[in-house]
Amino acid sequence: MRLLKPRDELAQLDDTSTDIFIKGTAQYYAMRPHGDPWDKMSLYTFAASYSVTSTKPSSASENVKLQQCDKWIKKRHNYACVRGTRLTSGNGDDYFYGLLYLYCPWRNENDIVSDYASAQDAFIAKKNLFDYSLAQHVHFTTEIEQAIMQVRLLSNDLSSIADTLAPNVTHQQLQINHEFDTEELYLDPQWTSQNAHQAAAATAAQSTTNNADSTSENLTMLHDDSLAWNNLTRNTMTDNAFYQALSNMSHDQQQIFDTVKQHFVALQKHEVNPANPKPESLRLYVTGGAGCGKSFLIKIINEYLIRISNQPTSPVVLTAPTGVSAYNIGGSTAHSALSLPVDHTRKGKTQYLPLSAEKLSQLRRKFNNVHTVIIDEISMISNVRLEHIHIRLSEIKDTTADQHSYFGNLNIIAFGDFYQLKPVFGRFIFEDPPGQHEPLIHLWRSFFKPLFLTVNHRQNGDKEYTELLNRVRVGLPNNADITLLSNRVMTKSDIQQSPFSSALHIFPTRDQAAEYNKEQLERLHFQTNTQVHVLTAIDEMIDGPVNAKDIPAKDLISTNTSETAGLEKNLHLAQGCRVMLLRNILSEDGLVNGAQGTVEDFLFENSGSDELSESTSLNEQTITGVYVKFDNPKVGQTIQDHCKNNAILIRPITARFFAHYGTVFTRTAFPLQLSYASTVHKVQGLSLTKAVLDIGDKVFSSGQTYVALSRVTSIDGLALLDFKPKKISVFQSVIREMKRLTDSITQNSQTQETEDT
Ligand SMILES: Nc1ncnc2c1ncn2[C@@H]1O[C@H](COP(=O)(O)OP(=O)(O)OP(=O)(O)O)[C@@H](O)[C@H]1O
Repeated sequence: MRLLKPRDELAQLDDTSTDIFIKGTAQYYAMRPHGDPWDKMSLYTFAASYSVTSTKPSSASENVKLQQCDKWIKKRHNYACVRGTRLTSGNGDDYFYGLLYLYCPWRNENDIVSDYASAQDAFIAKKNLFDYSLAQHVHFTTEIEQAIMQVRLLSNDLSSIADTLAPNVTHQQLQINHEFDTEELYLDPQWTSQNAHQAAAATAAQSTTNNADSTSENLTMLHDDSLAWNNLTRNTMTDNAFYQALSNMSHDQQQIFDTVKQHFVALQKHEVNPANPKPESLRLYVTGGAGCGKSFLIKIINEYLIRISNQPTSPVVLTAPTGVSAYNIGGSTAHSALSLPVDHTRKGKTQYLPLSAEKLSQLRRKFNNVHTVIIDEISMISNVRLEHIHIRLSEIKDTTADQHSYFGNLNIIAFGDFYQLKPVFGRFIFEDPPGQHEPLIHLWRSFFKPLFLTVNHRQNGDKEYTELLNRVRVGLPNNADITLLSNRVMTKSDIQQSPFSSALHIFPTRDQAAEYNKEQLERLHFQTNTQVHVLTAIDEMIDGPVNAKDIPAKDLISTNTSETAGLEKNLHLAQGCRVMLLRNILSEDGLVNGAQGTVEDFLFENSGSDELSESTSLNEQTITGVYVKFDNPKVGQTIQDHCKNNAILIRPITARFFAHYGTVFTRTAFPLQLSYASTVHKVQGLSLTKAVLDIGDKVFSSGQTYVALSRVTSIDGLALLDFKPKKISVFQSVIREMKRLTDSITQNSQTQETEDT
């Protein structure tokens, strides 16, 4: 917008004159003198540092005259604040034009883009001309670098990202430099395994895969509904960590990354020029054996999509079937992210429940910027669950009426390995759904394109063990494999005397894990004489048939924590015992479901009417808080005030759950559980340096032995309490599905070849 000159000035102009506008800063900037520093000065610097005056300055040093005009340039005493319309990458080419206009020196506005097809092309070509004397303005450098990064992320030249992120460091140096601050997790196996161990230990005995996942609309944690959205934040990696991760991708990971990237490049081209075709939504299934870097790739893709989106919230929803696997990728469980119903039928036949109006509008707001849903550990997601995900996303994105739209038109990228665990309830995703749920189209078989990862990263230092695991995965171990594994069996007492005594113990069943946790607590008690406290939950019936009130609560409520929102009725804890957090208390501070630590102390306060437990009283006092020192010192840093020796005070929470005879209860309890042991189902997805496994008679499902064995990074980190070779097995349906997927790739490439010729 430009202002016309006043009427009397216009009247004095020649009839043919075009000099009808009042000159503004931009016009004066175009008339600045030539030479140093003016040639390389941007409009932004000019406007911030200089003013234009009609009075000739008295000092000779300030005597800088504009060209073709009787005005002088005067240096300001203080910088001026430059204001203008703020554009984002969502504004397409205007965004790049705005950056060029403000920060890249020009003489004639028509020249800003003239030689290039678009402002973005001009931006790429001119990036070295940007007025870097502006580096003192923090927002400037950040903004330009973000734009450069964005352009490069969308281009095919990943190596050029190195110049942006670390201009003085060569590619090779970056690869070997392990001293970057916060995000070592992609490079340092030691770090990764320790942290994974912390998460793994989160999975103590009492809970099933549902324990921390009980935040559906039906089974809602009353105190914090926002918890499922811990992934909707930005800045998950530092620039250096991101670049390191990109440059560390193996060839197969790179190819899959490129497939995803090409989609967004095509989309961007379409947005800049609608004549370019709009790519179809992504429906990918990324698969490969345990440890081939599926979760690693998820983190990179997630970060990439966040970086190219330029939106205030993440455009990606990261989900997984269990709390720990979700924690492992920094996401939330599929059913908490989408408010899906919990499977009370325990047969994978739950009916789909539409959302309440309030919940729907809440989820619509949260999904506003979301374009991609990533699901890890898809082998544990049932066919019915996939159908519910499709319906829920359609509901959220309001595409239900469109018969040709699936998953709300969002991109769905599934990661997993069908040779690992199957859904706890229900059938594999590739099997036909039960009759009443049968969709018109088979969601899995019709849409999902397989992409294969083949390079093992978890056991990459132990080739022999990697090959053994490859054979166990497909159910074909040889005699040498059986002998090697049999030699890892140790007695319980030998384990207690060895470095394995502190390693996570992994059992097939919850009862076994619970038993081991109990044993360890008793051991601690006898060795250190620490008192074991019983923290009893408060249960309250909030809904149900009138006559249910006469039935004692203990007859209505299951003792299985998977049916009580993961919370135990009687939690046994002692100073010094190992625990895991069961809820996301403060996600951005690392206080998340799965974080592991040690009980440092208890907080005793005067008991009131809401006392947590009569059995915790100590001189009329009750335990109202548990101080936990988390293994990761970064956990809970922002709430230091509540710390005692760096331990974080954990308070009880209240959760709602369904009980027998149609009753609904709330349970107020500490969101903690003992974590010396875990079940195999809870550790799928994790990497551990050391573990003690029971893969004996209690193994009850195909894939369990493989998942357990593939957690450790080498055979040296493996101790077995029991091993039964006959328990190494594979579902025939998985073999058939893998064949179908592999054949589909071959067929596609044959069709492609025919089309090319
Ligand atoms: N390209 C890579 N460079 C370095 N480390 C990697 C790479 N890819 C994966 N890793 C590391 O290898 C280990 C296993 O990777 P990850 O957990 O992603 O495998 P996964 O395929 O998801 O395994 P699972 O099937 O058991 O869930 C992790 O410690 C991860 O950080």
